[in-house]
Amino acid sequence: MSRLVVVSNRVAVPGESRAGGLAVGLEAALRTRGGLWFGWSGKVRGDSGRLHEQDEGDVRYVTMDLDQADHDAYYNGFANRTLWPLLHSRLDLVDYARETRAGYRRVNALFADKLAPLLRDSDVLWIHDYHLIPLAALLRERGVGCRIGFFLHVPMPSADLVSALPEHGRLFGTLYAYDLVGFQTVRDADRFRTYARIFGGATIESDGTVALPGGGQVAVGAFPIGIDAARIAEQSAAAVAKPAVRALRESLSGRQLAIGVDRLDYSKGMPERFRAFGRYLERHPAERGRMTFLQIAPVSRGDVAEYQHLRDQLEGIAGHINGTHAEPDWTPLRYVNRNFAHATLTGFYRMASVGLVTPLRDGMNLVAKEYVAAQDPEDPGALVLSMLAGAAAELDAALLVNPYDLDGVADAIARAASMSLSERRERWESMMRPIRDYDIHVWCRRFLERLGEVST
Ligand SMILES: O=P(O)(O)OC[C@H]1O[C@H](O[C@H]2O[C@H](CO)[C@@H](O)[C@H](O)[C@H]2O)[C@H](O)[C@@H](O)[C@@H]1O
Ligand SMILES: O=c1ccn([C@@H]2O[C@H](COP(=O)(O)OP(=O)(O)O)[C@@H](O)[C@H]2O)c(=O)[nH]1
Repeated sequence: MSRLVVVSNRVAVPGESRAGGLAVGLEAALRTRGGLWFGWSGKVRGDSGRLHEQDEGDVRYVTMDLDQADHDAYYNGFANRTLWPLLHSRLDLVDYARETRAGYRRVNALFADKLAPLLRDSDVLWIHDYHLIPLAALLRERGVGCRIGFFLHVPMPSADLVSALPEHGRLFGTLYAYDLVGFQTVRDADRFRTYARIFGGATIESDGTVALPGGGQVAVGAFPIGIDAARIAEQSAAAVAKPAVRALRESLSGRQLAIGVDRLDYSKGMPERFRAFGRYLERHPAERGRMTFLQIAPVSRGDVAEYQHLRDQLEGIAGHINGTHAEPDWTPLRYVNRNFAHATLTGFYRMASVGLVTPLRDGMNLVAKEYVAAQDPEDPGALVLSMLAGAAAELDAALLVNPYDLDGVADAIARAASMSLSERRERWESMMRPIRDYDIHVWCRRFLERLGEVST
């Protein structure tokens, strides 16, 4: 079997447990298959390009430091202030500067310079996400000849939206350097084909391959990322004994728990969710005092202005909801800006009779799948899920909501809280089918099999 080389900005180096679905997913995939994982060290220090190596089991981690200027331009700048809002359909938040774009290109070139000498022609190279779109083209320029696949973890928006990015073709056109480009959903893959047709002059073959006017071709497919469902079920059953999980249960004094778990990111729709919870308390006064909503929201991309603004905003809304609705012995909304270990989270999920996953736009959203997989099969909770999350394509047995419709979300919370056991079981079984059948290992295998099949 060829060696697998995975490249992503975020690397889950042993001992690091920062929130984020990409790292959680790739960690599970690499643990099984082994290989090399290359990416940013997570450290901003010294000169860019200093490498660190570490082995754990069959995985070799090679990570690279970035200096402050590169980190600001590449990660805080073009990746997270230009591409992230663009790809999440937030044109109002896109901040475009030629300088950060040049920094993004410079860091991608540095990734290519450092990675190319580590590669063999027999390797299979799998590059991840919007931070590294031009990397294959840059590696090809450096003579790398192995198969290269790309997976976009975030949504692929419409061609019209992408075209708002100045010189979008110079960036998105580098996707044609890959042998296979994968997306979270069929609709994302279709939007990429449409983009390639309109702006790349491509034709689309019957199997969905993008055929370029110059004769090249790119295989395109939907590969919805999954979770390690079996492990999460095991962890959640065992987690009841964890002190943090027991403490949470005791603190509820018999009340129902609703849970939200999200990086502190505007794509996750937390202001709307908090307001919808407030609306639930207003529209369903008989329910007051019966449910506590716990929102876990570890700080993410904290150097970026829009994220700082969101934090201020959420503190205001949370204070308002509690100020309006709390009783001396009941705080309706608990808002916690801490990162929790994955295993502890599974215990929290299992305790919650309602899971609230209401992003305004999300590539997949692994929390939705984790919440379902962590439930007690005999007495599962109910999931309220945004129809604008990639996960909704598979989890259509959740209570699907439009996150902008606050009354709709409020009523869905009430419905989830009082759902009969038989309906909860039925919905849970339906949601577990794709979660079990397309788990993280299947995701990895399907992508790599397809990459192995494409003619290069
Ligand atoms: O690395 P960070 O800047 O701390 O951000 C964390 C990750 O956020 C995004 O995750 C996406 O990937 C998930 C798994 O496929 C998916 O479920 C979710 O919908 C996406 O938002 C980002 O795309 C990753 O690159 C980040 O590492
Ligand atoms: O305190 C936390 C909060 C979140 N997560 C994990 O971070 C991931 C978030 O992935 P998701 O796809 O939902 O969204 P992303 O953050 O990647 O946009 C999930 O595996 C969560 O279990 C975690 O380990 N600790």
